[in-house]
Formats: sequence, structure tokens, C-alpha cells
Amino acid sequence: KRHAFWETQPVGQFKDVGDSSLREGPIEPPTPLSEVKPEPYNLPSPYEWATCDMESEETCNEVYTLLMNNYVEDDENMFRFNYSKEFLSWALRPPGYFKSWHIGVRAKVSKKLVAFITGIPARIRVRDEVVKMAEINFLCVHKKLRSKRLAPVMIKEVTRRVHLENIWQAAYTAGVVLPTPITTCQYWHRSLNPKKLIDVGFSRLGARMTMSRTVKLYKLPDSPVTPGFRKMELRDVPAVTRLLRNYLSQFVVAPDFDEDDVQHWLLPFESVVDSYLVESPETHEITDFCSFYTLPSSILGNQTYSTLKAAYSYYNVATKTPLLQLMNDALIVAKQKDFDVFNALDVMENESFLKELKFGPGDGQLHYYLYNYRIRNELKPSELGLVLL
Ligand SMILES: CCCCCCCCCCCCCC(=O)CSCCNC(=O)CCNC(=O)[C@H](O)C(C)(C)COP(=O)(O)OP(=O)(O)OC[C@H]1O[C@@H](n2cnc3c(N)ncnc32)[C@H](O)[C@@H]1OP(=O)(O)O
Ligand SMILES: CCOC(=O)c1cnc2ccc(OC)cc2c1SCCC#N
Repeated sequence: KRHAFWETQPVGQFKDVGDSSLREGPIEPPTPLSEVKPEPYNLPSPYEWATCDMESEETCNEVYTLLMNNYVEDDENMFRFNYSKEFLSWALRPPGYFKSWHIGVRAKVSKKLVAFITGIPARIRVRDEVVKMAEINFLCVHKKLRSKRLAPVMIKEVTRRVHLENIWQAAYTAGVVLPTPITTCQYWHRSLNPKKLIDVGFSRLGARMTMSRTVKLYKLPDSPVTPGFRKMELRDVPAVTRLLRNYLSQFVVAPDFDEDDVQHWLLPFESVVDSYLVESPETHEITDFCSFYTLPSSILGNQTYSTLKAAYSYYNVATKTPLLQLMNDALIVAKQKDFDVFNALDVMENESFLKELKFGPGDGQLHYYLYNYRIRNELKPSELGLVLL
């Protein structure tokens, strides 16, 4: 069978695509908590479940090392994501998080961490419904344990633990096609250090282009051009929350951020997330906002370079400054911070600036999924207001 596991799950099935008789919303009703399986699913005998305490430096380090060696690689095995320990601790401990949703699999004898999957709670709005969901991420099975059907067991276990907290929906992304994407996005890349990207083999010199001509093509001013452009501070949380909630209301699927969420997800955190805003010099009103997160990648099989420093566009709101100018200022500060590349998905209004700011389309796609929630028709990326880490 094509998807032996996913065809058993309450997700949109390929055979249902286009069936307009199916209503939008939950696919299955909640189960009474007394009927949720109280004990963990069975693992193959050499392995055991382990709840990972991400407040523990040692455990954080084990998770970091597992992911550094076994997490997502691009199709050409040129890069592998290398989420930092600080990033993982931040990404997994938002307001209201559950430690029990940070799930590891260890070898019983050696106690070695060999697999991982996580959930964090989030309020996600789908059209007019705000739904409590789990955002599932960092699913990883050690390279030596692949293709043993471990992933379905891990997915069922995180599902069980989410159900125990009376949450029945989830959101997740993947580079692979599963039943059934709610939308499919394209990655775009803006070179900040074109020489390095050419040296590692990601980019190629354009026809009739010299290296110095290419460096000049991607050159940026030394500092942002927008008057009042500054780093976000704690005192800005209420205004940024208002700005962001209003902006995100236009999208079909978007997070329902409150001030605590904004303080966690968008306040600058060194080497993890950067956020800037425009405070009008005249009125002191906060009119615009931009942010990006730091996700390095290991460069596989290159003698000269070991790490790619990549910035990923996060949430951006332009109400007075043109979005093009705001994002160019984001590129300028990312270059100042020595990032090699600035990546963005074609979600929200990003399409309006990608080509003009010299982003090039990537060859990877990112599929978005909802678990136990049917969307009537597939969304356009521009209808999506959700960025998962
Ligand atoms: C109400 C709460 C609900 C919460 C849960 C919601 C759902 C959350 C879902 C998770 C969201 C994660 C989001 C996330 O973390 C972001 S996507 C990143 C996923 N991780 C990686 O790509 C890291 C490198 N790869 C690996 O570690 C392994 O290849 C993994 C572990 C990916 C699969 O391990 P394996 O050794 O290669 O494979 P088997 O164990 O033999 O299992 C094969 C089965 O797994 C299905 N598969 C493969 N990749 C998948 C993926 N990325 N999502 C979902 N399913 C995936 C595959 O279709 C097949 O099922 P099928 O036979 O039906 O086709
Ligand atoms: C230079 C442009 O490519 C990347 O930044 C990059 C870096 N590391 C990865 C690790 C795993 C990986 O697996 C899909 C992709 C990358 C990519 S391209 C897609 C992410 C973006 N933007």
C-alpha cells in the first residue's frame, strides 16, 4: 500500500481530494480522556522511551548532537540543518509547553539517544476558528535505524501524549509529500556571500559573469535606509502584538499570537531570532516590523567550509514603509551580521519582493499539513500566514 501508516490516520486522504461533500473542520471527534491509551506504544525491544528535559544542558546536548548528525539534508546532500542548542531550547519551550511532548528514544543498554520527535502547543486560526493545536517538529531517526517503521510509532506516541492534554489537532511541515498538503511552498534564497555559495557548489557563476561582477550584483548598503528602523525591545511587545495580529488576520491559516507568544517568539534572542521595527520619528508610532531566525547548516563534504550561516524570514509587517524597502533593510542587517544567505518561503506577501530583491528560487519545496482538520480546498502559499521553525 502506498502510505500504509498515513492511510490509517485522520488526515485528508488523496482519494478525498476534490470531494466537495466533505466539510471543513475536524475529521474525527475528540475521544473521552478516559479512553486515550494510558500507556506508551510498544517500541522494538532494544529501545525505550525517554522524555527529554530541554532545560537540562546535558539532554539539550544529546538532542543537538542527534540532529546535527541525522536531521534533514537537501536532496543533493550538500547541507544538513544544524539547529543550535540555544535555538532548540527556545523553539521547544514556548509559553505553556509540555515537557512530555519532547520525546526521545534511547537504546536500553547504551542509553544513547537514537530518535526524537517534539510537539509544542499553539493556537492556530483556520479562517474564523481558533484551534488549539500541537506543532510537531524535529522528527528524527538515527541514520542507522531508518526504514524500520520507527517513525509511525513515534508519531502515534506524540499523538497519544497530545491527546492526553485534550488537544486533537496538529500542524507540521515536511519536504516529502504525505496525505495531504494544505499548501505547497517554494524556498527562495538571497545570496549575501555569493563567493562562499559558489565555492560550496550551491550557486554557479552566471554566464558572462566574473566573480567580482557577481559580488557587486549582491552588494548591499552598510546600514538600513529606513528612518526609525531599530531593534525590537521588551517595551515594544504590546504594539508589535497589535500590529502582527491585525496583519495576520488576512490569512486563512495563521497563529493567534498574544503578548506572551510575541514576547517569546519575536523578542530578539542572540544567535536565535532577530527582530526590528520602524518607530516613526515624528509620531513614535510603530508602523512596521520584520524578523528572521538563525538556522545554520553543516556543509557536507567541503574542504574549505564547514558551516553555512543562514537567516530565515520569519514574520514581517509593513503598514507605512514599502515591504520591499523593509525587507531590503532586513537583508542589510543580515549581511552586517555575517549571514551567508537569507532564505524565505513564498508565503504571506513574500512573493511581492522576492525577485526584485534578487532572491533565486530553490529546488526544495515545503509542504504544510494539518492533522485531524480538513481544509475544503488546497490553499495558495499567499493565503498562509504560518512559519514553522
Ligand atoms: C493531535 C496531535 C497529532 C500529532 C501528530 C501529527 C502528525 C506529525 C507527523 C510528523 C511530522 C514531522 C515534522 C517534522 O519533524 C519536520 S519534517 C523533518 C522530518 N525529519 C527528517 O527528514 C530527518 C531525516 N529523516 C529521518 O530522520 C527519517 O527519515 C524519518 C524520521 C523522517 C522517517 O523515518 P524512516 O526510518 O525514514 O521511515 P520509517 O520509520 O520506516 O517510516 C516510514 C513512514 O514514515 C513516513 N514518513 C517519512 N518521513 C516523514 C515525515 N517527515 N513526516 C511524517 N511522516 C513521514 C513515511 O511516509 C512512511 O509512512 P507511509 O508508509 O504511511 O508512507
Ligand atoms: C543556500 C540555500 O540553501 C539553504 O540555505 C539550505 C541550507 N541547509 C539545508 C539543509 C537541509 C535542507 O533539506 C531540505 C535544505 C537546506 C537548504 S535549502 C532549503 C532550506 C531553505 N531555504
